[in-house]
Amino acid sequence: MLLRIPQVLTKEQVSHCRERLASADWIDGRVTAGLGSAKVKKNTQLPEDSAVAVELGDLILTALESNAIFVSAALPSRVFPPLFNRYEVGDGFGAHVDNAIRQGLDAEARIRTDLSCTLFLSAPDEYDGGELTVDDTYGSHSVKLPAGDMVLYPSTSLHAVTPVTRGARIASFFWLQSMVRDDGQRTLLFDFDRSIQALNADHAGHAAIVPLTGIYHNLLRRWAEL
Ligand SMILES: O=C(O)CCC(=O)C(=O)O
Ligand SMILES: [Fe+2]
Repeated sequence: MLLRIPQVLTKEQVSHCRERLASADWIDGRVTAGLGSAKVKKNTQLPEDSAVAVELGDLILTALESNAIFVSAALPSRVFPPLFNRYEVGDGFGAHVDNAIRQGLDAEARIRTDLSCTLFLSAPDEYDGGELTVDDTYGSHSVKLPAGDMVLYPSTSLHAVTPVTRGARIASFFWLQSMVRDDGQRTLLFDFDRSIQALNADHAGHAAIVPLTGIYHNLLRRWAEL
């Protein structure tokens, strides 16, 4: 499932991130690329251990912890510390699939990448190009979102960032291991949860809500790995 999550960060939080990122030290983005994707990657990133990346990464993770759509869709088990990238004119990232396993700086911080996330920190009118394209069985989807919005897509997907032709595209990107590794099962649980929420909003106290919630949890119990 490819999911857009609006307003993960407020306008004020986006401005704060942009200010902190403007004075940070950026390095060649190939540091986090696998051998194959390094050949098609051209951008800059903050080093993983940069104080600014750690501070802003915490801000993003805190916002996500209380984001009901994110929690329901991702069912996060372990989240890789958010990274930050910048694509200037001529930069882009050709088609690739993300590495299956990500090793963080901490020896124990190793995750299986089930979901990939991009949180846009530049507004769409600040740059041309720079679309994130994600392929699935229904074709190729082009994603360019308002600053503060995030897209979530299965890490199994072939994806790319088209070359930037004007301005600069700044984003945070990261991966997570989900309690439910299978995208089909996770998508069913998300649709189920959203439907129960919608029923509850329109018909609070409806007799079907308790059994439906029970079925949701019993499916989660079947499929979750902690
Ligand atoms: O910048 C993006 O939106 C995606 C970055 C990406 O695909 C990666 O770093 O693997
Ligand atoms: Fe990627």
